[in-house]
Amino acid sequence: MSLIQSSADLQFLDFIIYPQIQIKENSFSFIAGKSGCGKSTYLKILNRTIIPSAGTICYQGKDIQELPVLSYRKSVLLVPQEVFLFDGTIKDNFNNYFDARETERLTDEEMLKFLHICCTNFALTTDCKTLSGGEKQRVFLAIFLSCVPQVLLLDEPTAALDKKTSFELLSNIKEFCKQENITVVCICHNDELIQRFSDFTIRLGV
Ligand SMILES: Nc1ncnc2c1ncn2[C@@H]1O[C@H](COP(=O)(O)OP(=O)(O)OP(=O)(O)O)[C@@H](O)[C@H]1O
Repeated sequence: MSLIQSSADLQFLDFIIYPQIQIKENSFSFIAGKSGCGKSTYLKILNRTIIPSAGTICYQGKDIQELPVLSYRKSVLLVPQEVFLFDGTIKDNFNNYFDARETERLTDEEMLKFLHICCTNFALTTDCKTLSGGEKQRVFLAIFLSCVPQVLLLDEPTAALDKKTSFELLSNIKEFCKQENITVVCICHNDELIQRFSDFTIRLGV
């Protein structure tokens, strides 16, 4: 069954015209295409950060413009390439995000489980300022995954990773998301990873 159906054009970005796209519920879909073709922009459209100049995005059969924006954004989470972490430790960040969502904080053990799924085995007391860009993205991913959204939009989560860690990360995320019925849409430039993990592949700009 289709969870998301989209048709979108973007006039203000050199008129990007996206094809009609359907995202199946509980699937792990990849978005591929050459640099600059509009992949990140498409995830921002799905997350309602950008409103298309024409077309509609339907989520569970309803136009997303008509859904309450805050609850929609709680269900459809975007992990961008440039993530935001608060000043403080990894644990502070889990707590801050859970407080912002007004949900009960996780135990230390639960936080460590999600860090492990995301191939970041740092202590919870690690100061986020000391993390590299790729490490910050995986900590952010661990926090967002731990929110157990309905849809997780991932913008190049493996960009900063070596081959072995990329496979491990996508394998762990796919296993967890299948268990929890989370639909994933992931941007990736690596065909080997796409072949290994994709249920569906959407190629933009071809
Ligand atoms: N806020 C903006 N204002 C103007 N142009 C933008 C803006 N955001 C993106 N663009 C342009 O829109 C096009 C699509 O950008 P987007 O980031 O979606 O591409 P991408 O396919 O994700 O690229 P990459 O693979 O390099 O990350 C690019 O030409 C980019 O320069």
